[in-house]
Amino acid sequence: MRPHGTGDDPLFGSGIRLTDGFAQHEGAAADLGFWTMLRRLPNLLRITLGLAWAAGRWTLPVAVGANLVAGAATALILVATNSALSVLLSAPPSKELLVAAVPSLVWVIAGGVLRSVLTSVGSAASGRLAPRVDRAAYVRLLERAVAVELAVMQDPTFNNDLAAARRGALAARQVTSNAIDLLEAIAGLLAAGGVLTVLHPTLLPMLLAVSLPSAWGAVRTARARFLSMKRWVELNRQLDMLATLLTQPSSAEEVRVHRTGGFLLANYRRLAGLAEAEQARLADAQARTTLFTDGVAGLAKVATYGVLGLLLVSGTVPLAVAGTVVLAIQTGTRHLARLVTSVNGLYEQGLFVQDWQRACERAEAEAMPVRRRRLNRPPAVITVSNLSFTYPNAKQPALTEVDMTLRTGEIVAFVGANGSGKTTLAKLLAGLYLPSGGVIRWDGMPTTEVDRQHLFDHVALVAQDFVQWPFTARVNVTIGRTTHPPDPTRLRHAAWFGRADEVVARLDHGWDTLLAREFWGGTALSGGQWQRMGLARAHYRNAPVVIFDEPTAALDPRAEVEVFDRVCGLAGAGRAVVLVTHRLASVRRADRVYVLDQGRIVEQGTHEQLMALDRTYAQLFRLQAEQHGLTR
Ligand SMILES: Nc1ncnc2c1ncn2[C@@H]1O[C@H](COP(=O)(O)OP(=O)(O)OP(=O)(O)O)[C@@H](O)[C@H]1O
Repeated sequence: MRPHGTGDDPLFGSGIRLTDGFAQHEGAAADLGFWTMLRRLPNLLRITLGLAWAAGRWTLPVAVGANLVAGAATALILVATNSALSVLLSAPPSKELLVAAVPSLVWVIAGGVLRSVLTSVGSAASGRLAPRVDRAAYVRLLERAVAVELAVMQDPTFNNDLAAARRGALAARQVTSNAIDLLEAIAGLLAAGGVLTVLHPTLLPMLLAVSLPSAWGAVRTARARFLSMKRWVELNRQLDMLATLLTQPSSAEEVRVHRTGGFLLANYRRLAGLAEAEQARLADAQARTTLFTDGVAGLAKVATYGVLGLLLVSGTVPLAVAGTVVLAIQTGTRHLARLVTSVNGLYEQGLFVQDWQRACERAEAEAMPVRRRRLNRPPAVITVSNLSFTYPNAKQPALTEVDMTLRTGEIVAFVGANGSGKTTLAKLLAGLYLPSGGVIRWDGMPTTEVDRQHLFDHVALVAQDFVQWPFTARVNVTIGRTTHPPDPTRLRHAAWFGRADEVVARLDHGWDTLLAREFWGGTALSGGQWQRMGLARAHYRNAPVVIFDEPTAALDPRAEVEVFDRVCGLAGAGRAVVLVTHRLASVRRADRVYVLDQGRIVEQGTHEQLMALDRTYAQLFRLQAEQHGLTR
């Protein structure tokens, strides 16, 4: 991404960034050229027709075949028309003349019927194919996106790429139908051009002269539109985000009570104004191009009919032939216009499909690598040695020289000020990020060498911002382990663990209640109720390493005490438990407490050892104890 900040934006800080997707790729400028695109056309067609074949099998050959034969029917109509006109204009009108022309007229009608039927078959097949290609392209993108490294998912350039690729996935269907249209246009054009060449070759270049200016204009406009869309992709994402914030239920309360709506709307209008100015600029440019190309095409048309008139007057071309020539020129220009539109569509939509392809390729390149090494049993010990980690694009490391150990049957707690690195360390333990320096070993095996999917299989995580899935209560818990069919016994235990059973008992439809207020029949849960569902989900996952990041922040005191008891019970049941929390009262039972400060471990030991040390932990503990009226 190349920022061309248009100055600091009052809402988005560093300014509305115009992005230039091409700057990331080699041969950036050349990518946009029409001829470059034309050269790439075979590859592009291979990709999209490959998608179409995979998505629709026989639908594609049917669509292509129908259009090709329709082209042949056009030639038949022209030849038969010429033959009918030759008969009809060979002498003064008479009944005999009409009878003599009947066979040719029958061919004209038969050709017309054939063409109509085939065109309908072709368009039905294309109509069927389009949504399948859509799905195939979109699913391919999503498949790759879910496997991408978490760090890359948070990269703004990748997010821009994904936004462009979603547009590109939709363009794949256009490319497919443009390709089929192109075939039909070529077939029709060959028919008209062939007939015209046979009748009078001078008229063939004229046919091209009438259509080429609009071809040039269409390509020019498409290119400008595409460039603009690419450069303003981030602005469009920001506009979408503002619209979502204004309309989604989760921000509706603050939007009202803080009267944020007006503020957001004003900013939406301001940013939409920028987008509109860009649209107006594009529309003006397009109008100028169209005016110019229409003028040139008009002159070419005048010249064409002028030449035809001269040929007619000079007797070079008989009247019957002139009639067919007019028909052939009309058919030819219609097909040429269609050819131009489809090539232009292929060019414009092809640029978007390239985005889709590039994003798929980038997602594939940035995917979590598949490793051979697997964990054949739950880890007995996880060791972290000299670990450092810096988030992509961050200047300061989030973790520096961290050493720690986690064993099965142990509870390890991370405490420390906001931003000290607790969550980051927990995520590295879970394998969500890989170390920038140092190593994390599971039973001696570095996490960088273990297959990540396999590693995730051994981890359950209750993140601070765990997902509130807009699905039923049952799915919200069983989604913790989707590789097996839902297990009612396990669900019951999990609900007990997180005290979600009490929540579900009060729902209208029990486990089948939809937990999304914005859908019909859906209901809303309180923050604490959601937290219970999240805890139940982690328990349902039944993993040997369980990470709780602020698991009880929203729970009432009684639920909090009970849940902590159950969390401690997990360690007793042979699991390794990581607890990230600010509730120091609840870490007293931890086997080891690690105190973090600015990404470093500054103290470690049991509660008693740290109290005896009388440093940060002891001070924080006493502070909280005073607050809560605890004495020890
Ligand atoms: N996705 C991210 N990208 C860039 N920086 C991040 C990201 N997540 C966290 N950070 C930064 O890393 C540092 C450590 O954050 P972390 O979330 O680990 O702190 P924490 O100790 O868990 O804080 P809290 O108690 O507030 O939850 C902070 O400076 C934070 O700004």
